[in-house]
Amino acid sequence: MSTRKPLIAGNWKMNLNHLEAIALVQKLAFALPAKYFDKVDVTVIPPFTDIRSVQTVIDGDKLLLTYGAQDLSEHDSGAYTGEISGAFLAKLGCTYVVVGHSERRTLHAETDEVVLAKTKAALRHGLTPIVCIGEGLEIREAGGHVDYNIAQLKGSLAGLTAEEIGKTVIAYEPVWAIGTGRVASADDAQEVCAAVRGALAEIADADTAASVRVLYGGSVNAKNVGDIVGRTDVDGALVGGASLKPDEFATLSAIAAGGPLP
Ligand SMILES: O=C[C@H](O)COP(=O)(O)O
Repeated sequence: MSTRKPLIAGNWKMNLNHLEAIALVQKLAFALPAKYFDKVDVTVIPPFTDIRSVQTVIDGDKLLLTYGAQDLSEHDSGAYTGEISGAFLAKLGCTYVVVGHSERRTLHAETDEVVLAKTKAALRHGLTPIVCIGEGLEIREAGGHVDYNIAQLKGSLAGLTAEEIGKTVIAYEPVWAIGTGRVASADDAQEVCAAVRGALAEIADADTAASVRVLYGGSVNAKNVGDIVGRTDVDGALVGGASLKPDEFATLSAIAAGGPLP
């Protein structure tokens, strides 16, 4: 376990309407009492249309959960039909915003340049970008995964100051482990997360590298999270499928907090 406070982020992807979102947050709050939040930060990342409802429950019940968004526009306002500004997300009280998720890189052709522009937009509005990187199976099998991830990291943070990099979270999500049930081993996660930290020291500085949280994502569940977040350079998890099950998400958050089970 690292000295950085772990972060468990539940990316709901395109699941749950706003009524289902309210129910999930209420169940999660019941399953994960306040005492855990000293040792772990837990955030939910719903679809845009759920955020106001999630905010209402969290604020109304004074929950310690935070929430965020799955994407944002690189622009602040204007003629960008269908896009969502970071200013709007900040106004809604979002803490985090995911940028460069592999599903956006693949399905929406987001390049490192786009991811960088979105990271800058998040920072402009006081949001914490969760910057995602990750290799596909062919790259992993060819042994090029570390170089690939570091190139993606450097491209996605190019030109940012050390102070700006210090305000990010990095998520390593091997594409072959996302939604497949094929989780990377704790060694695999540690190898890339450690390399990410080394690269952060190079492009920012040692103090920044030591403070930035580097998450693992890809088929994380209550059974495997302990091993993964127990590694030195893995500071939490970006969780997809298991974040839709409030009891399991509460359990894995409690495990990341160091226990006991709720
Ligand atoms: O953002 C979350 C990741 O894509 C992981 O999804 P998963 O836990 O369903 O594999």
